[in-house]
Amino acid sequence: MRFYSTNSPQSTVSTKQALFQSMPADKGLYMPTPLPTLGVDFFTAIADQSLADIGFAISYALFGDEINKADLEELTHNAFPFETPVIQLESGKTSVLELFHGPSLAFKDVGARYMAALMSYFSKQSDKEVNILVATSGDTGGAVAMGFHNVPGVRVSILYPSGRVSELQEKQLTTLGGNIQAFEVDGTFDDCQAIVKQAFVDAELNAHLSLSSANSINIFRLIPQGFYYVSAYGQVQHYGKPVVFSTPSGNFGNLSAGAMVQKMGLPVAHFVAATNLNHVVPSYLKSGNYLPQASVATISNAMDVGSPSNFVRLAHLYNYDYNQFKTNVSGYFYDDEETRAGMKRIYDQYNYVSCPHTAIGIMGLQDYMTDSQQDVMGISLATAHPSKFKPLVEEVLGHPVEVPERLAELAHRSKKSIPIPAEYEAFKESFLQTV
Ligand SMILES: N[C@@H](CCOP(=O)(O)O)C(=O)O
Repeated sequence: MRFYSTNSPQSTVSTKQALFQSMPADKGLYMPTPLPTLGVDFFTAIADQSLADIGFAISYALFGDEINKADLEELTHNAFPFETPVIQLESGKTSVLELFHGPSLAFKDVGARYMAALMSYFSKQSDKEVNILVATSGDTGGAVAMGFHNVPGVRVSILYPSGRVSELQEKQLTTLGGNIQAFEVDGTFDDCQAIVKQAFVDAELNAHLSLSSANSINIFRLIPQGFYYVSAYGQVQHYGKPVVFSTPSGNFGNLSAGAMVQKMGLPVAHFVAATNLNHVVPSYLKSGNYLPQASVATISNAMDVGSPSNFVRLAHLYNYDYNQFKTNVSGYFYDDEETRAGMKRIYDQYNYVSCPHTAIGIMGLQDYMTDSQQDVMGISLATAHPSKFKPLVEEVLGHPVEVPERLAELAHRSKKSIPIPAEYEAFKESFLQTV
């Protein structure tokens, strides 16, 4: 398997280079080549296996010639000691794919843990420390902190927008210590992401440091996210209906992961891109004009992204063809008032407690079903455990939300962060003092 940059498809790099370099110097994003067509039969045969077995089968098809089979099997199983169950809200019609059963209680655990396992595998062949830089609007930071905590030879720096992540999300990324440090940026997620991207093309930094990303700009964060679409398909294939996924979207990595497995042969009938007031992709789907904006703060903060990194990957997968994009993806977005009303309605209708992002996914799915009038099996991705947004969920539903022990114990820990303005040079100076 080789990887090309979306900005220069003619030159390619190896798996190891794409994993560690994360972002090409030409500021494009890596894509696999050739993206194998594994076919419907391959996916239907593996889809009812465990997440780890699905992950191994796909990984082996992609990298079987580069990583020893037993090592690949071991690292995949170590990465996924949990499952991603589909829960039926309305049998055979509307369901949720719960992606929050990993350590940080968010879907990002899947990508972060697989990446950590792969990096540990390849790092054994080198003695240079890897510096991982991550920008987060809420969930990536916690998952990466937990996935890479105490991984030898790896140091993680997380940049997050001050005051724009939930209290428990902030605790997840600021309290572990050891090889994990947090930069609290006086700005938005887009500022954090821009700083990280600038660091990857800063010749001075890259001359003596080995920098990597654990954001979805790194293709190895996305490849494993495809595994749970396959698992979800396996859990509903007995209904014999076309499958539609609704994906709550911020940086659009999750949707790109789904589109990649669809292209490899997973029979997905359609995707719904569901988001909040940061609606640049739903607006593109309506008008054909892609116009990134400054991000707006909302109660579904993990989706507060005004310039989604992965739009270019989606455009690439759909051959830069607006009609192809629209045939495969419908967009819906909701403001905070609609999101609160949706969380309450979903609870009243299905007795299901959802975080604001998950509620937006379910609302997008319901609206798509009403608009399209198709008889499909709808699966909405439940991206985070509702207790990560405890005060909001309790206020909306009017009753207490139970917090899993592994999250509750974080509440007593003290936050440790390095405050910085939203300027690249300020970050660079501070960061260099820590390496
Ligand atoms: N929604 C994300 C923002 C970063 O997205 P990523 O998929 O590129 O890591 C978050 O929760 O941090």
